[in-house]
This record gives sequence, C-alpha cells and structure tokens, in this order.
Amino acid sequence: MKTKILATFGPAIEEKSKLAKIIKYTDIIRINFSHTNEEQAEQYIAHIKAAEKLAGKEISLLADLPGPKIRLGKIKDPIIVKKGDLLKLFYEGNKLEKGVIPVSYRYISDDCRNGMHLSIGDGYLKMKVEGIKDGIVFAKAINDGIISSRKGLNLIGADITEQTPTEEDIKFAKFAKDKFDFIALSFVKSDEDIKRLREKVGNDIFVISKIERRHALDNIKAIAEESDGIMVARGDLAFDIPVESIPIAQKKIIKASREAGKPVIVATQMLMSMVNNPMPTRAEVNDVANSVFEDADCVMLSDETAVGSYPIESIETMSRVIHNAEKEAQQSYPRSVDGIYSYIAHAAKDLSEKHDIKCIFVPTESGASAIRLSQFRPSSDIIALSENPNVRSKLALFKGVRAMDIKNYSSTDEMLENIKELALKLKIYEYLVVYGSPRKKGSTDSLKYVSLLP
Ligand SMILES: Nc1ncnc2c1ncn2[C@@H]1O[C@H](COP(=O)(O)OP(=O)(O)OP(=O)(O)O)[C@@H](O)[C@H]1O
Ligand SMILES: CC(=O)C(=O)O
Repeated sequence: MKTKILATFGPAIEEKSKLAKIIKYTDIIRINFSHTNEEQAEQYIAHIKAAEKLAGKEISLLADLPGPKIRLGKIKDPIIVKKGDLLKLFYEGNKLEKGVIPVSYRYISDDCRNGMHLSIGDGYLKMKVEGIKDGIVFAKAINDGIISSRKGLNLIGADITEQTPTEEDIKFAKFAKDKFDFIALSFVKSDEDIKRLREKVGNDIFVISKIERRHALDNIKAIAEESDGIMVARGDLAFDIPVESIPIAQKKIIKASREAGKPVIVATQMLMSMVNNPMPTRAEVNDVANSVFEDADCVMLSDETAVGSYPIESIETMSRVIHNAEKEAQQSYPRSVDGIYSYIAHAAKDLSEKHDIKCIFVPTESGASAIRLSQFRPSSDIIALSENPNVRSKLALFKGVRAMDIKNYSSTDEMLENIKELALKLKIYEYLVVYGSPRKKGSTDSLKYVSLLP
C-alpha cells in the first residue's frame, strides 16, 4: 500500500493493545493540541512508544497546533438550546456575568458583525448575530442544538484579527520541536505565517500548512512552496467557503502541492459515520478512494480514531479501501524532469515499470533522494535506507516510501552488499538501487539493476 494513513490520537485508542492494532495500519499519529496540553502530550507519547514496541513498528508523530481557532470555554453542564433562544457570548478572559457563554477568543466582539452567521460544533448549531454591546455578542439560535465545553465556534466569513501562529502555537511548537516529526500550522493565510513560525521556533522544523481559509486557497502556490507539507483541512475550510466548493478546493490544493513537490494529506470526516457504526457509508468509501485517485500522499482519520466506538474497524476499512483503489489509480499530476538527479530518479521509475521490477532501494542521508523518487510516483515500492531515525520518520508522510534502518557502511561495495542481505531477508530477488558516494550529500548519481534470480 502506497498511500499513508494518519490516525488522530484520543481516548478511544489510549489502551495499549488497541493502540498497537492502530499502529499496524498507520505510519503517523496526530496529537491535537486543541485538546491536549504539554503534560498530557508527554503521557500520550509514552503510551505510543510502549505500543510501538508491542507492534514492533516505528511510528512518526504529528503535533497539530490549535491556531486562532475559536472555541467555547468551560461550560459546567451541556446547555440545551432551542430555536429562537438568544445566547450571550463573551471573551472568557473577562469577568463573566451569569448566563454568558465563555469564548476563548479575545477579539470575539471586534470580529463579529450584525447579521453574521455563527456555527458551533462543526455546524450542528447555527446562530445569527443580533447585536454587540460592551464586548458581549448577542446571537439568536436558528435551530435546536446542544452546546458543551470547548466546542469550536466559527464566525462565518469573518476576517479574523488574531495572527497565525498565535503565542500559544509558538509555545506548543517549541515543546513539540524535538518530540514530534511534523508540526501542523492551523489557519494559515499566507507564506508569511510559515516564515514567522520558523523564525520563532527554528528552520529545522517540518511544517505542514493546514488549508482551512479562503485566503489560503488564494495564496496556495506560495504556501505550498514555503511549507514542507500541506493538509486539506476540510472541517474548518467548509466554514469559510461554501460546502459545495470543497471538492474543487481539494483538487486545487492537491494539484498545487504536487506541483511544488510537497506531500499532501486529505483530512476530516473521511469515515465519519464509523464513529457510531461498524460500517462506512458508500459515499465515504468513495471519498477515501477518490483521494487516492487524486494522488494524495496521505489520508487522515480524526474523530473515528480519537473518540469513535470503532477505531480499529475504521482504520482497517480505510486500509482496505486504499488497497483496492490503488489497483486502479493512475498518476494525476506528472512531474517534469529537471536536472541530473531528477533524470536518474525518473530513469529508475521508467526502468522499474517497463521491466516490472517491484522494488527500488534508495540509501539516503537526508531523505531527499527518496522524496524525489516518490514525487514521480513509480508503481514499484521505494525502500529508503537510512541510519538516521529522524530521516526515517519524516519519510513516513511520503507516498510509496517505506523507510528502514541500514547497517553502517563505508564504501559503495559494502553498501550494495548490505542491501543484498536485506533484499534476501525481504524475499526481494530483483531490484534497482538509486545511490551515490557514501557520506556525500546530494550525490545520488547512479542507478544499478540487481538480479539475485538463478
Ligand atoms: N486528546 C484528546 N482527548 C479527548 N478528546 C479528543 C482528543 N483529541 C481529539 N479529541 C476529540 O475528537 C474529536 C476529533 O478530533 P480532532 O482533533 O480532529 O478535532 P477538531 O477539534 O475537529 O480538530 P481541529 O482542532 O484540528 O479543528 C474532537 O472534537 C475532540 O472531541
Ligand atoms: C483537521 C482540521 O483541522 C480541519 O479539517 O478543520
């Protein structure tokens, strides 16, 4: 299977044996800092490491930063809201009067306008702003619903004052820098947001930009160039653009990411009905398969694994759908070949496909040669070989790449001998090697065909 699965961590998979089962199917686990603090994250990482041992597989970690996401504050008991009820929303940092609902966002009354629509908890409760006075936003419920602590609040079509990354994002990113492989930046508007995060946290972080704003869609080319990876964050994006525009936006984002040579994740509600049911809907199955056909590197599970009743069934289903879809998938965005190393990678793709060679080994110091090959989407498997666990874990996001450890070597002959040993262990008897001089970065200048067949 070439397409990667990203699973969101949550109470549904906290138990070690469940987590080990999830790890069997996934390459990356996402911890969402909207629902987690540093102390809890440390505990979750310890759980994941223990389950990793049980599963006998290395796993990569993604820290998802909250961004200027607006949420309700702490609410003691869930509030039942009836159509026509007038709710009062107020910044939680201020002194709250009775009957006022706390909101995490300091600019709530500045960014709301009369007549603006609000939406709570992924769109289930809709409201309309009827007035703003002394920092309180008065909003009328358009339908019945229930509100509870920490639910997301979307100001539909508003220009959000708070910048990305927020101070909280920077704090979490500094914490996550050495503990996580990927950092996802939420509500990116432009490439400047990514540059600001790097300036504050360091240039060596792997930044995945979450595309969940209209502005980000307009700036997608520059964002894809500046980011290390992209996420189609359909949940919040559907509050900023009409829901019917999501399929086109998804295509646009995947195309821009592929053209920039950056890995792309499709996220949110992929198998949502499996939160409560052991079977997906036909439409959901199509959604996962279409993401494979559109050539995404990775698909994500959110509520399904974080809080769902069927986390294992969800990930098994996703894996089966991907497996089947890949039999029919065609390359959607052919990359142009440009420069010597690119021609060598492309030659490996051509040769492997024309002669039905199932595996390309790529010893790699930085991961770049394996990434270059992944961008050409060969039908053969790419096995990246690196002694560096940090390089191996970054490669988890790239379609078709499986990263493995390799025994230390000091000459090309020794390296080829090590690969032969590994190939025999994996029962691979015919393969290609894309390689360069050992210990020389950026020198992947050779392509070798190896047959161990009698
Ligand atoms: N660590 C956690 N502990 C408890 N519940 C969690 C945790 N992580 C996620 N959840 C729950 O799972 C649901 C889905 O998770 P996800 O992280 O995708 O949420 P989200 O708030 O929609 O995402 P985002 O903040 O990126 O918009 C959340 O609504 C939350 O209720
Ligand atoms: C994943 C996420 O943040 C979204 O879809 O909005």
